[in-house]
Amino acid sequence: MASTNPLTTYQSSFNLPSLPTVPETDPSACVLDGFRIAIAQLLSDSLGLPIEQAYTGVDYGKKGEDFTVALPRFRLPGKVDELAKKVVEKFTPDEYIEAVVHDKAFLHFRLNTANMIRAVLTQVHDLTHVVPAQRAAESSSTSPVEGIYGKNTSGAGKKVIVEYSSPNIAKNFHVGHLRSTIIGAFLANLYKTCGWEVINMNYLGDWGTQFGMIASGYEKYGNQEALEADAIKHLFDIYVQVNKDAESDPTVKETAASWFKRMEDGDESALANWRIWRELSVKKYTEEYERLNVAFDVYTGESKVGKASIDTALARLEEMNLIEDSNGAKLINLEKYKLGKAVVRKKDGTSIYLTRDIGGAIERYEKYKFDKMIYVVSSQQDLHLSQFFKVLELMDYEWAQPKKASLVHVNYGLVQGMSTRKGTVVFLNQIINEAASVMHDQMKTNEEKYAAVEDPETTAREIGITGVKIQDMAAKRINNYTFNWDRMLSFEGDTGPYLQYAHVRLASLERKNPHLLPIPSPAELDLDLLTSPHTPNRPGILLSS
Ligand SMILES: NC(=[NH2+])NCCC[C@H](N)C(=O)O
Repeated sequence: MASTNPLTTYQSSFNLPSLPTVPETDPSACVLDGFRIAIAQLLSDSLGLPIEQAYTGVDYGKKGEDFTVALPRFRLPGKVDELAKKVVEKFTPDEYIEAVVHDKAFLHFRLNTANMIRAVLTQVHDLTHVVPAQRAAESSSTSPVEGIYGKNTSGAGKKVIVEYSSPNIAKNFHVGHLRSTIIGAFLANLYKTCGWEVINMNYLGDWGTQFGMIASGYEKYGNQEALEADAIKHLFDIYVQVNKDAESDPTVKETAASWFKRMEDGDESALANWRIWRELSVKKYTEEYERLNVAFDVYTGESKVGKASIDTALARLEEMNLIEDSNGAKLINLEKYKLGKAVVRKKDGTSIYLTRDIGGAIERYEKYKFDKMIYVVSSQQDLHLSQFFKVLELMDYEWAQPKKASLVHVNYGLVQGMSTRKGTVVFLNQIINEAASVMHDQMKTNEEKYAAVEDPETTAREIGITGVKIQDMAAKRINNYTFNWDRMLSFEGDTGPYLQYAHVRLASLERKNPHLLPIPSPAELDLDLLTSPHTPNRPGILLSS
């Protein structure tokens, strides 16, 4: 596709007519960008729209349509039917678009499929083989140059922090944290592939009154051995136990509060145990994340937010007259912005979640000078995130102004119904183990195939985890969805096992057909075979599978 492109500076060897340039698009890295531009150009010519505006109106189509345009969104004068007529009359089939169909307020576009297939295959081939080979030849180093298909450099020189997962030590790891982990890791990968420098950050709930509770409970129920064996579980058990005690004994909460106060004041004797708990929990988490193929660059947490930056932030808010006193506690009034009033400091002087987030964001900016920071947190915390973004904005930080769009909350709906056969899910490893065992049972139902699997445990775990991830991603991010273990077992439709199955099949085709590899350039392939009806064992294709 002939168009100057800012990202890959690559010229496809399969040329389609040249197109106007549209900002933020790159046909040389994404073939469909080019087809969308071709549609936009038609709209622009027939309706007199600027090409950029026309482009934003070209959406992916549903139910067999390649692209769809909803005409009313352009807010043009005149009836929709007349507008549609203008477009249809101007249209002649070309190398990009084969047909346009008018249906009420919509125009549906069908692409020239043969050209689209050839353009995609050429791009895959060029960016995987040709371009890397050219680059290797140009460079003085002997190390191989990686393929660049599916990658781009739009984020070069930019830095993004993706904060995700962020469970609370000593409390349960709920499915919301799992969703954050899945979405966050996905985003981090995506940004990386687009050339951004990515910092994977886990902001642990490692501070707060619950640690006062555990500290007091630990004296009674703590056990070194159990702690070392599984810190996450042991601390959780203690937390549950002290909370029970607190129901009948009011002094428990008081003792806990004074413990936490000592921790906040930096009393080393109150902090010693907490340090060990945190370290052992992080170690355990790291292992579990590894099973999900997730790794964090930074384990920070609420405890790491400096007292000084919290104090400075509060002082600044006072100066700006945003703070109100309420029985000794400090409130920030955001009613003007329909965000209510929020406590920023408790009566006893201890900080809280919101204040730590405010201080934390300021520290992160100072340390990393990020271009973007994404918080992947459940929609249950929408208000919290809006409040703290608003406070940062009011504090006049350049980087926190909405027009900069550098602070982003990626929220998501609740997951319902994810329990294991033994009961409710409390820990991440329960989810992983359940996924593995559900899959393992399924695999065993076919004795012959099961016997052929080299390492059934690992295989079951890998497929099981993919099953969980894909089911999570199949649901619309913002909607609540009900998790269903059975759906995960299906090898049909958009499921994790299907994805793994497809990959295994392709890998096997590759393995068994070395004589066909590397696949020749698409110019040498008979691509008509892809659009003709399926004919099994068609002579001429020597594929063993
Ligand atoms: N910066 C943040 N507030 N991140 C989200 C933290 C989530 C929190 N630990 C929770 O489990 O609810």
